[in-house]
Amino acid sequence: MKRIAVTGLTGQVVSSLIERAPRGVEMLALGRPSFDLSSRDMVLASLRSVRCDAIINAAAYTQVDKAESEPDVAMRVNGAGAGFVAETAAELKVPLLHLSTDYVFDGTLDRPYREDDEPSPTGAYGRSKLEGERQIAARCENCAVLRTAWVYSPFGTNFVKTMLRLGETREEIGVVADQIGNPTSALDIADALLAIAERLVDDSDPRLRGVFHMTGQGEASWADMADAIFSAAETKGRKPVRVKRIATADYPTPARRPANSRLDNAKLEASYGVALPKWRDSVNACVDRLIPN
Ligand SMILES: NC(=O)C1=CN([C@@H]2O[C@H](COP(=O)(O)OP(=O)(O)OC[C@H]3O[C@@H](n4cnc5c(N)ncnc54)[C@H](OP(=O)(O)O)[C@@H]3O)[C@@H](O)[C@H]2O)C=CC1
Ligand SMILES: Cc1cn([C@H]2C[C@H](O)[C@@H](COP(=O)(O)OP(=O)(O)O[C@H]3O[C@@H](C)C(=O)[C@@H](O)[C@H]3O)O2)c(=O)[nH]c1=O
Ligand SMILES: [Mg+2]
Repeated sequence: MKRIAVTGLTGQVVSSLIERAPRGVEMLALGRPSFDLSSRDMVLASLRSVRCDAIINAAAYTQVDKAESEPDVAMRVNGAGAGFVAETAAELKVPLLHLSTDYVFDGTLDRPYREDDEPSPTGAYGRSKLEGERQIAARCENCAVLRTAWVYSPFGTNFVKTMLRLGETREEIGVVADQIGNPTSALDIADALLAIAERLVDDSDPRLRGVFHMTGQGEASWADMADAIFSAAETKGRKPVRVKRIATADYPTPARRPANSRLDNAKLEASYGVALPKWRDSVNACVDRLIPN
């Protein structure tokens, strides 16, 4: 495997892939304005023109609350756009790795979700991502859909960076404690995607294709995650910040989010032997990078 085409230029996962690609593996990042997922012509033309051994679709409309007021835009990018990428991957006969989300689930189950549990998104973002999964399943057999969750990194915007920014001016921050999930480092995702891509290129086993859950190990509420961020920040000399554990009802947002969106990663581990690091270790590493010594 020498060349991977990846959609998106500035995203957390794209930036992480560019950082983690080993010597000898070239990442060809495609993004706006010359590559827009909502244009079938652009997607087909751009992907046809780069010679690659695999495609990673890491671009997406990711603004969960904003999607409620422009669901058509989200659907065009995450639904139809994913379909265009899948169509091209099938034509070029290269494997496609696609990222999806825990927000395809409604969160009413009382255990971590498995790949064959019924999706039932609670918001426009989740619906658009589920449509992307369906577009891909209909167009491309040589595909792995990796559902991940609660992604953070030194890049772009994410919960870790938001907490560190708010913590600079506040002594206490209210954070919801009744939504649980799996915080996942984009750098860990990048390492896993590179390993998965290599396998897909080398091995035609159908058991490596389909939907897989891929998140950091261990579970947390957003409040637990905030606590971990501020503890790590304290070891870097930041003043302490108290996390007030609040209920979802006390933090109203346009989008409804699942109360339990934990994902069971057993299938990924059994099929690929891939397991991501424990979420706390990776949060510590991210905070360590974000706060200069
Ligand atoms: N962030 C998270 O918490 C989670 C993310 N995921 C999924 O993982 C994947 C990667 O997410 P992440 O790296 O965090 O995303 P980011 O929000 O960090 O980046 C999104 C990227 O998509 C690009 N993009 C948006 N719209 C278009 C478009 N119409 N055409 C081309 N590019 C576009 C953006 O480009 P531009 O710079 O031009 O805006 C940006 O580079 C996505 O599929 C997402 O749904 C899954 C679970 C959790
Ligand atoms: C900033 C802030 C957020 N919150 C809450 C709101 C929300 O329930 C939770 C997380 O807020 P965010 O807006 O950062 O996260 P959100 O945009 O919901 O993150 C999601 O993004 C998409 C792309 C995904 O695919 C999901 O896996 C998930 O990562 O924390 C607080 O309670 N206090 C705060 O000060
Ligand atoms: Mg958000």
